[in-house]
Amino acid sequence: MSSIIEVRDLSKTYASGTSALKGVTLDIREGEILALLGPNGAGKTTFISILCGLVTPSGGQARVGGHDIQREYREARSLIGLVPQEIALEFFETVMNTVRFSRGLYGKAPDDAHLERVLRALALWDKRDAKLRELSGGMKRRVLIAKALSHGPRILFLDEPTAGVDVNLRREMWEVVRRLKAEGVTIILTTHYLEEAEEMADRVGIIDKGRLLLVRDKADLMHEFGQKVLTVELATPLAHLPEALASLGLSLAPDGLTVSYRYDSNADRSGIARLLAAFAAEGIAVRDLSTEQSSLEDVFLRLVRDLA
Ligand SMILES: Nc1ncnc2c1ncn2[C@@H]1O[C@H](COP(=O)(O)OP(=O)(O)OP(=O)(O)O)[C@@H](O)[C@H]1O
Repeated sequence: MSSIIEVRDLSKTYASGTSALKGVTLDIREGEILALLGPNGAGKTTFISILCGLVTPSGGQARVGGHDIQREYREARSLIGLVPQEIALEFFETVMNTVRFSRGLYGKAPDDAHLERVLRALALWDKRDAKLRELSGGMKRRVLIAKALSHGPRILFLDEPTAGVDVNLRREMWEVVRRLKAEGVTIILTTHYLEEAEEMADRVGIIDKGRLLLVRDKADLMHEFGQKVLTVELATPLAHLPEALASLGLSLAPDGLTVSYRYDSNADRSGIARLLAAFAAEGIAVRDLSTEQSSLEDVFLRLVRDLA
């Protein structure tokens, strides 16, 4: 897959002296969904804002569709749609006029056929003549996306698209984003919700304190850093773990009935056979077994701890 965005050693120090971005290098592939994860103040919005031409970088280069974001600002910007964090809309305007106006801001000729396609894709066509103040929160968020798509960009940035929204609305947004990807739009989203990255992303980038700690295919990340937990449910409670079991790295829950064992899901030998043999040797009856793969959240917490 070719790169639609190439970022080299990008940095930003604000006038206040805050060093928000410290030499980020990254290639974003055409057609992918890249999720940028990171704690508050990590530099995610700064990164997006530079690529969208809203913040001037202090150092480094970035190209969007082959266009330098500073020297060829217009060409680069015309390929990008940005959905900002905050909902800032003209509440007395209609949906259709709002997206027409956005398209005009990009200096694009009117094209109501394109806007109709966008509004239909976002399930807003029926609401085209409604005033924005009459719309639900979810519809207003979709209007923000429609505005960002009004000029037909190939890349869409979504800054915290589901911050503070309820579960249903979050799922609705995910569906919208998936549909856009199916149409070939490259999507870069920032999020605090690991579940969101786990659900949506092809690749995950982790930013912390202005540095890109890693970028990896989500599946590889889960595979490489993921751990599994085996939970053994006992037939009768134990007051304490026999030494032979404790020395295998097991832990007993306070209820005395569940024992858990954490293991590397990629290791050649999981150690489970040895473990079960040890239970049998101690005469402990096992009632049930279950395993659980660690979530992206577990992986993220481990990485930020280990790499930071
Ligand atoms: N305009 C600005 N002037 C000075 N400092 C800024 C400015 N914008 C952001 N910063 C600082 O730069 C750092 C990175 O902020 P940024 O908003 O990029 O992080 P973020 O990862 O998007 O955080 P959040 O998840 O809270 O949105 C923070 O320390 C922030 O206070």
